[in-house]
Amino acid sequence: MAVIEVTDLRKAYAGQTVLDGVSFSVEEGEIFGILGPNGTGKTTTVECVEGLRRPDSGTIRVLGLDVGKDARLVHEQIGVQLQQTQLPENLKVWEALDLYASFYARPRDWRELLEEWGLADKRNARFGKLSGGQKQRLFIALALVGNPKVAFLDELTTGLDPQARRTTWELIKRIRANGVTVVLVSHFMDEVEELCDRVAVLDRGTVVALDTPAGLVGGEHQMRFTAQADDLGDLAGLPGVTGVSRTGNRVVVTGRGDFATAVTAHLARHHVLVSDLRIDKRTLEDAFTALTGKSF
Ligand SMILES: Nc1ncnc2c1ncn2[C@@H]1O[C@H](COP(=O)(O)OP(=O)(O)OP(=O)(O)O)[C@@H](O)[C@H]1O
Repeated sequence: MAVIEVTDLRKAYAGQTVLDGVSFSVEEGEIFGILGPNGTGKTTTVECVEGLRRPDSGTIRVLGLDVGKDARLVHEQIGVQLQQTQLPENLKVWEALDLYASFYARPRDWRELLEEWGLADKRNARFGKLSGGQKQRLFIALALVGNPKVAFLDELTTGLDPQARRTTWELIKRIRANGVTVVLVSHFMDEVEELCDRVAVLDRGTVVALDTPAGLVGGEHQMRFTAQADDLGDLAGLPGVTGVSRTGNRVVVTGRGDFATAVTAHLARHHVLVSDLRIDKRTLEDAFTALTGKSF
């Protein structure tokens, strides 16, 4: 079942188009990623879905409700991660949770959340005194205090060290394991690859690709080597090979599946000596660059 259905979302700021027909749907229980270069409309998209901004046109349904018409009912059932700057430095951890719990009709017991997210001993600490990782855990706890069916996490691990990022990834997996659908806006390829079931790649206000991380990467890889022979035989005709190019002695063969084994066996049969052999696997970053013309 789709918990979010976005159809042909359009929005302009002062005549400048930011969203130019964005459509996607998110299935129940998924971790759904939204990936894209800076300023491409990720936050605008997510905030329209959350009902915090109004699109110029298009429809958004969350849990079967029209966000434009039933914003209140939608807010009751979603959890939105706050940005750093939205909490006063001197607010205590328990006060923040108590305050946010009061916004919801059926909140979770925030004392449980403190335990679950490893903040029990920070209960009386002021927000400004928490470490980066502790702040992130508090943001997650605040996003979950309303007992939501869908949680929106925007750039959750920006600014964290590698260890804290990995810990946060485990926490995000735990949110999903508890039955909450997660929409994750991220800049990090490794994060998206590790966590997301499907990813929408946004570029200049449209979805340029929507697939699993493995599907986006595609099955195509490159084999590079130096060949000391003019005639390499029919490499292009081998199973799995999709392209062959040669510059002097340097040869690049592109292919899918186990094409490298076929190429190596073929070269051995033709007594071609090769050196400097390398096989490059395409990464999500390569796929992203190919789709958007931009690198991270
Ligand atoms: N309230 C606003 N008024 C005018 N322009 C805005 C407003 N909010 C966003 N923009 C512009 O719309 C474009 C998309 O912004 P948005 O924050 O949605 O992108 P993003 O993909 O989330 O970017 P980033 O990755 O940098 O956070 C940007 O050019 C931004 O400057």
